[in-house]
Amino acid sequence: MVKICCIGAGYVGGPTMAVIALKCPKVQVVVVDISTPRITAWNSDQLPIYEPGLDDVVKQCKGKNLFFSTDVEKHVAEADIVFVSVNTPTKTQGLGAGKAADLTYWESAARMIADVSKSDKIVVEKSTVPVKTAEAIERILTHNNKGINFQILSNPEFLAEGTAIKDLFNPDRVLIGGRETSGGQKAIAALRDVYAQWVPIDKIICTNLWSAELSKLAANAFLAQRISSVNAMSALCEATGADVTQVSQAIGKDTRIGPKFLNASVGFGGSCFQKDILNLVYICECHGLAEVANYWKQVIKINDYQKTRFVNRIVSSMFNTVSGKKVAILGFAFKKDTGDTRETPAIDVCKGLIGDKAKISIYDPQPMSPTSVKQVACVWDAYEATKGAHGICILTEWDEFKLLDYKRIFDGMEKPAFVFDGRNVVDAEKLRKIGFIVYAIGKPLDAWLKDMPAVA
Ligand SMILES: NC(=O)c1ccc[n+]([C@@H]2O[C@H](COP(=O)([O-])OP(=O)(O)OC[C@H]3O[C@@H](n4cnc5c(N)ncnc54)[C@H](O)[C@@H]3O)[C@@H](O)[C@H]2O)c1
Ligand SMILES: O=c1ccn([C@@H]2O[C@H](COP(=O)(O)OP(=O)(O)O[C@H]3O[C@H](CO)[C@@H](O)[C@H](O)[C@H]3O)[C@@H](O)[C@H]2O)c(=O)[nH]1
Repeated sequence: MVKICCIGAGYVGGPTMAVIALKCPKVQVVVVDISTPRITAWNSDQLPIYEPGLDDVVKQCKGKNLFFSTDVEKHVAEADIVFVSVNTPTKTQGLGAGKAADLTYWESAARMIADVSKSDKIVVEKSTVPVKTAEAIERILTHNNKGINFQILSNPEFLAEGTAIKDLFNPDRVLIGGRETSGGQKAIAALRDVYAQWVPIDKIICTNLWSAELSKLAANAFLAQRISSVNAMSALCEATGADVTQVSQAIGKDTRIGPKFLNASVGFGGSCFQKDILNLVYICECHGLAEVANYWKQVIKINDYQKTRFVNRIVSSMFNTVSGKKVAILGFAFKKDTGDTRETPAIDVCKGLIGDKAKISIYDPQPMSPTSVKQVACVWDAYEATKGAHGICILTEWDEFKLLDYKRIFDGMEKPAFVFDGRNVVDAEKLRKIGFIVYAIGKPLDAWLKDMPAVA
């Protein structure tokens, strides 16, 4: 029986391995992590991450051919294929701080693999890493040459949170990069056989290592660029009376542009886009490609501009101050159907409002950890969050926000009552009829907001 071990039981390692276990009953899959609470949670009925459909997949295979363990070394030593799916955050200190990927976790995993291995292994880069990382990993793996053959593959993950199971069941493509040697090609074939259990073969793309590594950064850069492009348009829409949803629809009908990923928003968030673009920028700079680096940097600048612009809209609409005013935040996760709040735009919006001395009351359908910030309260109900508030900010596009009783909410708020819709989820006209003053990203402006400063 082929044994797969995945180092890192996070948002990628957990769901990806659960799906491999489900689709490949003849493969034994063990997910290992240094975090005992994470592994304990995977082994309980309360999984450590919220992802639609995940519970069901895990239930079907846990204890059969899917296991979660903190015994990292044992399972790595026994595995034929080792996936490394550890976190690769942005470096916060030292060379490349604020841009380069921090490969500390990756390096320590690679050293451990080298130390405990007694048999040949395929080592798979699942984490998102800078292009050329495989070369460094190869050096680490072979530094204490014990005669073991390690083949490194790059197999970046393209799942999005909130739709991870759907994406894993039916991926647009699976990308496998390897060395162009016979050993490298054999390793590619072995991993292709795993995915081929459920992914049509024409969707499994095999490339060289560097193309696979770079394609992951490129894909995220292109996706984020679309959002910054439509968000840049949203500012112009507000200035001109155009409606960004109509503009998105109109341009998305062009098959060369396509309709997806054109939703204007308060800005993109999540653990990947900003980190991966910064990483790309750093790599470009290291190769002396300043113009290319600046081009991609602009995607992040527009994203920051969009968040600041949103906060400025709120403050300027509410008589240029939110000091002492209660502002309700509906949605804190970086997108719907996830409990993940990493790099969520809501953090920057809240910081901006707190900077102007607002009192914040947050409701998100997913449980939130309590906060120690004095001006911030996390509550369990949208009606509680909005009671006595001067304004409401909708920052995550949770479906339930469309169904709230806004008349009831309006009645419980201070007047004038404002709604700032950062996701275009509510029916602005309906809310205006109730009496709200509504600001919606990229939409024709309420009379109240006209002639007020719009820019960051
Ligand atoms: N989150 C996503 O949607 C997503 C999608 C595609 C790719 N990625 C990439 O995948 C990688 C993992 O992301 P994530 O969101 O799953 O991260 P995560 O933080 O949720 O999980 C990483 C896990 O690795 C563990 N870990 C770190 N060092 C370890 C070690 N030496 N031994 C054992 N365990 C160790 C951590 O304890 C943690 O549980 C990142 O490179 C990320 O960029 C993420
Ligand atoms: O039209 C859109 C689409 C998305 N977003 C925002 O963009 C962010 C990222 O969304 P999404 O890409 O759906 O979620 P992620 O889980 O961050 O997934 C991205 O990042 C992953 C990690 O690398 C990749 O694997 C995925 O392919 C890539 O979509 C979120 O804040 C969204 O609200 C918008 O504002 N407008």
